[in-house]
Amino acid sequence: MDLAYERLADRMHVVSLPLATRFRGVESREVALFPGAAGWGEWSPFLEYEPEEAARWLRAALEDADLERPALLRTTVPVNATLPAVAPSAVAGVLARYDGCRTVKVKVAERGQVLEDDVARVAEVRALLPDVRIRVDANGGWGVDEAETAVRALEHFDLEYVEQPCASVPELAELRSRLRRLAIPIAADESVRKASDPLLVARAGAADVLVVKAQPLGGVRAALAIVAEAGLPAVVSSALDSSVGLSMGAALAGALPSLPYDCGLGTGALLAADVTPSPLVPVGGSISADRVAPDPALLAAHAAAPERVAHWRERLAACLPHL
Ligand SMILES: O=C(O)CCC(=O)c1ccccc1C(=O)O
Ligand SMILES: [Mg+2]
Repeated sequence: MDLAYERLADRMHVVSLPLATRFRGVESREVALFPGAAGWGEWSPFLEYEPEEAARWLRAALEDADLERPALLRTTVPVNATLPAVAPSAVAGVLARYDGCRTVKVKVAERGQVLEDDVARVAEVRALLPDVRIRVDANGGWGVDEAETAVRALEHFDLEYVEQPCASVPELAELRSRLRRLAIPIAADESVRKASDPLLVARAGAADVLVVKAQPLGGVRAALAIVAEAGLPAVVSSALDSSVGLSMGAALAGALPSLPYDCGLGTGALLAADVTPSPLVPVGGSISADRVAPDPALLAAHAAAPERVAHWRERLAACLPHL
């Protein structure tokens, strides 16, 4: 892999993609794309991430651009609809963007909202789609007692699992033992992708399911190894990527020996623009696991402003020593 700064900076295309729905507090998504010997790779750590963390995302992008992907065991990947923490009146409009998804992931525990907001949002999904699977994602926003209260309030909507209800591994372990009687599984996300040891949560018996993302874990190969070693069922998810990054996630999902859950790779539907004229959005509830190449005209149309490109170049320079 060529890690010389100048050559990498010259290869890098930074685009800013508008979102159709506000998500994670932002209205657009900046991503950097690299062409390589095997295809295109996406580097899109969130803007607030420090170099050490963002460097793992860079390794994933360069590996995906420069190396052939592992063999696919499936050519399409079933995905969930992802519902941001919107008001009940906006739920139908967001869900209409996802074609044929049989699972909906509902964001809960949003800062500035209360449990009644979550209950109302989940109730609206259940009312609109009586037969879908519903999972919720709190992004670590609850304490153990709060999480137990919330899960008990949401339980009768029939939850597939609750993702990262609490921030820490000991809290997850405590909640898991309290929820065992309710038989609602716990999925770990941040406890995998932001942990110094992604296997700790599995070893601690603190989760039933692992959410794995190719970029934060340092690439498709690294993520496959983590899942193999953890010995837990895995759900591949996106970080609100462009279609190039989503296809890296689909490559991971396509190579996993077992894929018992729908994957969080339907988020292309939350973008109002993408880098390809045929975006990787769910069709009949699935996305393709093939590679995606950006369209030069769309790269140009959505090119980030010069000062933003300068920022990403500085970021690149700051991350290289951590590779
Ligand atoms: O898993 C999904 O359904 C979509 C991806 C998603 O929710 C997400 C997207 C960006 C940042 C964090 C998260 C998350 O899972 O917490
Ligand atoms: Mg999550």
